Amino acid sequence: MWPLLSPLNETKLEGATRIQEENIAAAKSQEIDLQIEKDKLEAQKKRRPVRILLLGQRGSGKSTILKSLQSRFAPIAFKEDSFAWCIVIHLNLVSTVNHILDLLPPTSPAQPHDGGGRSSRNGVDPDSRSTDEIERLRMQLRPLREVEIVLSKRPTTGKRPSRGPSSTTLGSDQPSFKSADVVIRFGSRWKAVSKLHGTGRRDQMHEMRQIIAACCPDIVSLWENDTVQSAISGHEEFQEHPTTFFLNNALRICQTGYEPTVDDILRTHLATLGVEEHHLALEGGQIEQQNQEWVIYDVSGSRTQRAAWVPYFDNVTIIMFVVPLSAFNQVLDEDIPMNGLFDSFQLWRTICNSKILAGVAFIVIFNKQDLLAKKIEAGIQFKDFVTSYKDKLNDAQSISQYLRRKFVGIYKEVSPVNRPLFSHVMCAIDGQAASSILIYIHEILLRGHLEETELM
Ligand SMILES: Nc1nc2c(ncn2[C@@H]2O[C@H](COP(=O)(O)OP(=O)(O)OP(=O)(O)O)[C@@H](O)[C@H]2O)c(=O)[nH]1
Ligand SMILES: [Mg+2]
Repeated sequence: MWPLLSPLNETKLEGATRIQEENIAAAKSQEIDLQIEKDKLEAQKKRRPVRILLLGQRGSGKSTILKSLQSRFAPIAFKEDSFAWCIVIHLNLVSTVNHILDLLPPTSPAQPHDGGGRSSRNGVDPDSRSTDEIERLRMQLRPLREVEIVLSKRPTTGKRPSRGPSSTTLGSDQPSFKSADVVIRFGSRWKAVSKLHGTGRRDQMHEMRQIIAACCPDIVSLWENDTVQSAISGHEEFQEHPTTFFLNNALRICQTGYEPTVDDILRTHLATLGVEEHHLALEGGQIEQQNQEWVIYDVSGSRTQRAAWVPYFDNVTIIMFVVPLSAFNQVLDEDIPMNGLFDSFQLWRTICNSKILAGVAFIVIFNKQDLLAKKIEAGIQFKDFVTSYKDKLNDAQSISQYLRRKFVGIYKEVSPVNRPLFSHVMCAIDGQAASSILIYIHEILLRGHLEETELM
């Protein structure tokens, strides 16, 4: 019985002491009850991690968004993968250099100068001087062929990935630039494996770093060479290809003691194969982040691999659907001659239509905002590729708004049930981008799937 009855013959002092002890006991008991309740809630949270499925076409930025979330909300675990990312960054750099060399027309052996024709005042033909320089760079950079082979050996198979097919830009008959795609195997846990390979692999990587460092001045010379720049200037895709970032930063990246920054890691290009499961234990100090675990499924966006997504539709809480805003004037980076934006429309329609996904919430991420802005600034007309845009303003903001409306329109047209729907325009390589996504995730979890469609 609580509170206890007071003994009949207790003194005043005894009574006061007893009451004080009872109060302490009651407070203690309350504290224990609260702790039990808190533990229960935490255990519940732990039992039910938030399951997020990242969907979207190839190259839309799914893995980049995943990396951004990892770096923002699990920075300690993310840092532990630095070594593995460093290999990918060097591979991206080296394969781009090798690809540039492949793009350059073959040079014939230098001819003796006869002093006539197109020679300059000092008797040296400028064309032949630049040919000699290209030939010199080709020779000096030859070790990078081997480096590419060694770095691209997959930890699980030891096979070397082949270069992907070229993509083309609509309205241009130029084949666009495409460097080697580094493909990781389904469930390979390649980052962990690359660490486990031990000292042998590390020594080999150290040796590769030495070669890259030795080649650094020539990598820079190649990238700054006028002949090279004019040879690739017709390749529009080359201008926006993320690995050019590594060339622009070659001096820093080629140093033997180089440590990748978050910014560098977000620029890596590593095509996903199959479906990868990532567990993200939130490290943040905020109360809503404590003890929370997210399970994020990152998929390959390639058309041939989309059937592999279906088994993951069961049991997911949130689908993040990624639309690359810059894809409006591109065809898919695959064999199918399809406009990138129209592929996203089609894919979104199928997902919204799916009855298996009746219980999920959607976050539509309109990504690559920076590249859309760049294209518009360069004078490309959106309406030339999306005729329904007609005579609306040709600026990045109006186009993004238009596309948001389009995607919500498709959802409303085909969705069999109402589900929470949020949309967000962003640039995944911006390190802060992940913070805004967290707001939507919390909103969805708080609402517990309200039966109302909303557009934020
Ligand atoms: N400029 C720019 N580049 C981006 C952006 N988002 C992603 N990228 C780059 O685009 C490339 C492809 O991004 P990924 O995240 O690998 O694409 P993905 O959707 O995972 O592609 P798959 O795994 O092949 O399906 C990477 O090199 C990224 O750095 C962005 O907002 N702006
Ligand atoms: Mg990916």
